[in-house]
Amino acid sequence: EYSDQGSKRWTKTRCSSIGRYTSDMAPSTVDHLIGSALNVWGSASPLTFVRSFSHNADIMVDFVTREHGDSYPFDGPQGTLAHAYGPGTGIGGDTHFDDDEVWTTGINLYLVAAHEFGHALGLSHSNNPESLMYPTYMKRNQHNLLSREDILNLNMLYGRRTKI
Ligand SMILES: CC(C)C[C@H](CC(=O)NO)C(=O)N[C@H]1Cc2cn(c3ccccc23)CCCCCCNC1=O
Ligand SMILES: [Zn+2]
Repeated sequence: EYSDQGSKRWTKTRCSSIGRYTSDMAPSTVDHLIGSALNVWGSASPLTFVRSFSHNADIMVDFVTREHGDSYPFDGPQGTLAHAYGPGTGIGGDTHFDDDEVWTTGINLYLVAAHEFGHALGLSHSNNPESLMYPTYMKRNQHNLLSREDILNLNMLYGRRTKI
């Protein structure tokens, strides 16, 4: 469930599930990259993510092309790479990757997924190119993806990570 206290946010552990995969890389690689991209946000918040295999997980991940059952069809190669829905029931949190992209070292799945999961957690775009939530794909330092702004915005929604 998620708290609907004003800003949309998740209240506790969220589970993610991958439905359709891309043929560009091994499913285990996709699993690893998706898990790592979720942990980018988990490491800076009290949120933890559990892999689920049910079709009603909070964050459903799918690789799809063109018209795929929501009101935002993809546009073929290049152009828009992916999109995600903010916290909520049903399609809330779901994340779609355009499988007309070549998901290997070309368009980096880890970088794009980290951006999309920012939306899935309730963050919107930033006009600061340093921010992971900048709306245009850029090569980034994978070891330090979150800008100060990203962490501040995340902490506004979920509080700080409590030291264990
Ligand atoms: C941030 C990213 C991971 C997710 C965003 C979408 C998004 O915000 N999802 O949450 C994205 O795909 N942005 C486009 C924006 C964009 C750039 N161009 C476009 C040409 C046509 C349509 C869109 C674009 C110019 C040509 C380059 C096309 C390839 C790269 N595409 C982009 O950077
Ligand atoms: Zn975006």
